[in-house]
Amino acid sequence: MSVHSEIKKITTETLRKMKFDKEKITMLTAYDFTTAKMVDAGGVDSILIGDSAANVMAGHETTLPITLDQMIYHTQCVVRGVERALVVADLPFGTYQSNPEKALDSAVRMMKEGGAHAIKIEGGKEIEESIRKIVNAGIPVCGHLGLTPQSIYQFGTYKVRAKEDAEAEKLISDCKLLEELGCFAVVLEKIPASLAKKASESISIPTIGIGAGQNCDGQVLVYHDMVGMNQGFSPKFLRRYLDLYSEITGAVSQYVKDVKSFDFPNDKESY
Ligand SMILES: Nc1nc(=O)c2c([nH]1)NC[C@@H]1CN(c3ccc(C(=O)N[C@@H](CCC(=O)O)C(=O)O)cc3)CN21
Ligand SMILES: CC(C)C(=O)C(=O)O
Ligand SMILES: [Mg+2]
Repeated sequence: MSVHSEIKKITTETLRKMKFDKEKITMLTAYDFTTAKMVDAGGVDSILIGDSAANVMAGHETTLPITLDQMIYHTQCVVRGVERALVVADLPFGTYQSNPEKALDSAVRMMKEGGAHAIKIEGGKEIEESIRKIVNAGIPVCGHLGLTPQSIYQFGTYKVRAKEDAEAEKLISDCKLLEELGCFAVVLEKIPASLAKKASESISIPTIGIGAGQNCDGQVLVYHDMVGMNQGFSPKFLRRYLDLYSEITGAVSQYVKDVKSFDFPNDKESY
């Protein structure tokens, strides 16, 4: 059961209104049914099936290797656990950049087979036609600008983006373009807080920040990072709410001890 006695489903229109009302938007990732249920019950407004599943679920170095079929599978699992939140799914690398027809096919598969409520894609001007095509098909699109991890081999590092004027100006014009194209929101990843503030004030669709400061209209984090399961990952922007890595390894080692010492199972735990 959700914490909300009467469940009102969040839509892209709800998010738009939240920006208007200056109510912050919250988003977390989930890649599976059980996690999605807990994240939804905790009351987030939106759940993202991030292509960070490539890192967190599959152990890859980058987000590039994950396939559309794998993202669809994660999305199907998440959708079954969600009652309230808006479910947004990343289109993975290589499934929308090449041409608008392919982009639409990928987005349609994500909606039809995955059951997502919306899709997210990385980039601005470069993928204008793909965004137009997907939006025109009636599919809600979330943009993603700044540190776009699918371009990591072009960037070379995960450092803050758009510190230089040229990149900052392009980011603002891309934000305006995404709004014009009909995107319902835009994720801003690892950019200066002052630039994210300017971007948020330049457009009427919500900005959702990760490493982009206070003044975005919402915030997003990777669930595994914020519950402290991802021990090696400590960027400055991350706030850890739990230390689940220690909790879980502690529980596992206690279980090992209990079995080895003939403590588990005891009579009450046997038939
Ligand atoms: N688990 C996880 N969490 C994320 O937030 C995340 C992913 N995976 N995968 C996809 C992208 C990649 N993102 C990243 C990846 C690396 C850094 C990072 O290492 N930052 C460090 C070092 C940057 C550097 O100076 O090279 C930092 O201190 O911020 C930040 C965000 C955010 N996304
Ligand atoms: C970090 C968020 C915004 C993302 O794109 C992902 O988890 O893949
Ligand atoms: Mg992503």
